[in-house]
Amino acid sequence: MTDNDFAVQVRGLVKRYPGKVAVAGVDLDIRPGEVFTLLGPNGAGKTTAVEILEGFRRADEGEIRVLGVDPARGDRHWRARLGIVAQSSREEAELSVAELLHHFAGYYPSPRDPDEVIAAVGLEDKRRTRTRNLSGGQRRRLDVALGVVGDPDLLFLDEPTTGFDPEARRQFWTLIENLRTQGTTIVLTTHYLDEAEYLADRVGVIADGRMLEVATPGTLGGRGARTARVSWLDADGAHEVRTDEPAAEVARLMRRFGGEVPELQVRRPSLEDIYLDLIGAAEAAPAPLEGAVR
Ligand SMILES: Nc1ncnc2c1ncn2[C@@H]1O[C@H](COP(=O)(O)OP(=O)(O)OP(=O)(O)O)[C@@H](O)[C@H]1O
Repeated sequence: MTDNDFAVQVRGLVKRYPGKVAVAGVDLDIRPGEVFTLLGPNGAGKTTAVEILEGFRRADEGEIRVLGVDPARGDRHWRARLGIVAQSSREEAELSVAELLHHFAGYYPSPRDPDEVIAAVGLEDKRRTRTRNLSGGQRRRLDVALGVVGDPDLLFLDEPTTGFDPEARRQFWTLIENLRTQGTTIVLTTHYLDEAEYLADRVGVIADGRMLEVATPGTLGGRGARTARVSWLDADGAHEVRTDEPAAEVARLMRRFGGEVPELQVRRPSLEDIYLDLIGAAEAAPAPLEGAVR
């Protein structure tokens, strides 16, 4: 495995908990400068996989390189190149937002300007607020600020926008775009498909510890997944057909109805539709044999 071509390289990652295989043999390559989004249902193994990459958990099997280093052996120089926004936020503190950011910036060899970071996450008017008095969404913004203040080469964000209002989410997206422009590699888990569609260069879909597919948001599920869906209503109820020729289908329906077609809709499947199809198909498939991963 070469170290230099990828920010993250994983082969055959397995993690078992008592009675549960949380990650069941995952391969993954993430290029420098890429925004890579991990998608998957609750319990799919995303956080476990990310925490192994961060060096917080040990893999049971597999070869892993993060910025060229095995996370199990990462030293503090390696750690200083990572930015981490974990799922659960840190303890409440008596410090103000500005004090905390300045304090954390001191841990890094070449931090960002803490005041610029506070502005970038939209917490300027909370600079002097003690962090324990922030709302949930404001606290999450602070978590993101703490994750980026060290000016990381590789930033891990585990469900960063949970609890954000729509404006805060947009602001966060702009922050991520700016980081990407500056060359930061970003690994993001999210349950928001619009977020993945907007931000990700590539998405990886994990279910039950397995990587079902890695693709760009525009090609996930293959060509067939993007087939148009034509739906309408008649006396028997709602109908939907999937077709590569939606105009011909609409013409056929118009002839049948002699004009207007009740509740006619033609739509392309969204990333969310395609994702749900992928997950649904994986759930319907027979489970791998017990003991296939040991
Ligand atoms: N410390 C642990 N001990 C035992 N089982 C665990 C532990 N941590 C996670 N698990 C189990 O491993 C599986 C994967 O959990 P993980 O947190 O990685 O999922 P996730 O994809 O991040 O889910 P979510 O979207 O809900 O955050 C789950 O079945 C979970 O219950």
